[in-house]
Amino acid sequence: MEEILVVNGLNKTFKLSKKQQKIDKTDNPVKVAVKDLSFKAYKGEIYGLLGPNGAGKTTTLRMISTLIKPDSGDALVDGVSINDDPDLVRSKIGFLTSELKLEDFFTPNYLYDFFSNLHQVDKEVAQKRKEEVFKKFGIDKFAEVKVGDLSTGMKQKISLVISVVHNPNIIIFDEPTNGLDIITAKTVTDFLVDLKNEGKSIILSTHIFSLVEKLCDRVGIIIDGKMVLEGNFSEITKDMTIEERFFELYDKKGEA
Ligand SMILES: Nc1ncnc2c1ncn2[C@@H]1O[C@H](COP(=O)(O)OP(=O)(O)OP(=O)(O)O)[C@@H](O)[C@H]1O
Repeated sequence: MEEILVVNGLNKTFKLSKKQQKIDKTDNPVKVAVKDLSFKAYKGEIYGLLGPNGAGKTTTLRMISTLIKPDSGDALVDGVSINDDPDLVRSKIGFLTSELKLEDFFTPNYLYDFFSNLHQVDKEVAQKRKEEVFKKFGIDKFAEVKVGDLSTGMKQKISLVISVVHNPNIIIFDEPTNGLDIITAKTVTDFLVDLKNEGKSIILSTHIFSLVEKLCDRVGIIIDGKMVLEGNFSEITKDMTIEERFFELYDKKGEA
């Protein structure tokens, strides 16, 4: 199996403002979000980063995507270090979160072209891809309608196709179905499976057990910024469900 992502001892601590300390009900001026985190994901697989709210999933994915810098540690994305060549890493990955907001004023057509341009995709290639994916997702009928006038489902479809305008080999999804209705959530999971079938590698963060069960080949369980268990889904769930395994680990943390 070929490694597509190798995460090696990532650390990230945030300084908390007085206001944040009050919200978090803590006197501690720093928050360790990710602690010495390592894992590997392989080509053509869906890797699930499973953990509760605040576990450090988003921080981890943002470091891998080069949106924020780690305090220490490194990750190799398709062999390229996030520290040494963040630009090249960015060209290799697509990033999608359910929080991605499209500007209401623009049309799908404009947005697709804008992001293709940003990623320096050849114009003819971009046009051909746009026609294909717009047709596939039924965006073609709304290509010239302002995003603000479209349904939530259609907006999500547009976000999905835009996240992969540059045809990346590795796609990172941060809680992709959070806050979505069941129909739109299915559009997202179908999209994930489609990408996998095309041979793409996917890293997915979630706190939803059924999503991991349905989609993931490998799983990393992350609690309080630390990787507490990692492996093939079938190995991890040999004698219990993923939910049972998670709570077994979570309850142990309480005893520690
Ligand atoms: N910019 C920041 N400044 C201060 N604290 C932060 C910042 N970003 C994240 N944190 C804190 O770091 C911890 C990990 O957050 P993170 O968003 O990575 O967790 P998560 O597993 O993605 O959870 P969620 O699903 O709630 O986003 C949390 O306690 C969070 O409050």
